[in-house]
Amino acid sequence: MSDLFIYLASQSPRRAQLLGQLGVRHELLLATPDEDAEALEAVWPGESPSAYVQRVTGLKLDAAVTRHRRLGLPPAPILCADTTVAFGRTILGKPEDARDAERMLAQLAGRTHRVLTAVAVQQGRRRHAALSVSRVRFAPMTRAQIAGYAASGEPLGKAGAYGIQGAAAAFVEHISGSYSGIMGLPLFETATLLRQFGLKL
Ligand SMILES: Cc1cn([C@H]2C[C@H](O)[C@@H](COP(=O)(O)OP(=O)(O)OP(=O)(O)O)O2)c(=O)[nH]c1=O
Repeated sequence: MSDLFIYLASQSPRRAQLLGQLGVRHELLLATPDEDAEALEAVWPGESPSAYVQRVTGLKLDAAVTRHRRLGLPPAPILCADTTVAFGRTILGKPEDARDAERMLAQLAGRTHRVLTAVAVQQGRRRHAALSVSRVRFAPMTRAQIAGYAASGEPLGKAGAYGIQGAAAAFVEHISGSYSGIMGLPLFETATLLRQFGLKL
């Protein structure tokens, strides 16, 4: 535990919860409505998932650093992250609706995919970043199971249309990598980065 606090520039409740697990005090530094999150998350043609997730995290952090400066807030490290689900070079983003979630879940069922989470921290001019890559194997799912989970609403707002921390856990046969990274904030990498900014963890 440290007396220092950080800014968490994320609207994801999972990230706030995971950061709390480390005992890190944080304040949210949220985007203003004029910041176009969808434009920020557009994939460039031919871009690999690892290049994509790191680039988007960097852009989120650029925006957060500008916001912090504009608001004249006290200095502290600012943390951003981004999570992407990938099959080879194909990126699965957040589903648009339940039908889109069914399409993604049908792709995941019975196969292994990767979950990439990039995390980056900046204070002043110093920036450090890390990438966590995990593998997740889904059990085969029946059409009824896919439709049922898609209709539950849980897939919305989540990369790859599932939350390992939720009911989808019933279909996760095997993981290798970082459970917290799959949820949205890899805690080992995050603690390592925060120590570089003087937090005693
Ligand atoms: C694969 C997977 C993703 N997710 C979530 C984590 C992220 O919140 C989300 C991916 O979206 P992100 O774009 O990474 O994050 P966000 O839009 O929720 O928040 P912000 O950009 O403000 O930081 O998917 C889970 O909660 N569980 C999972 O198992």
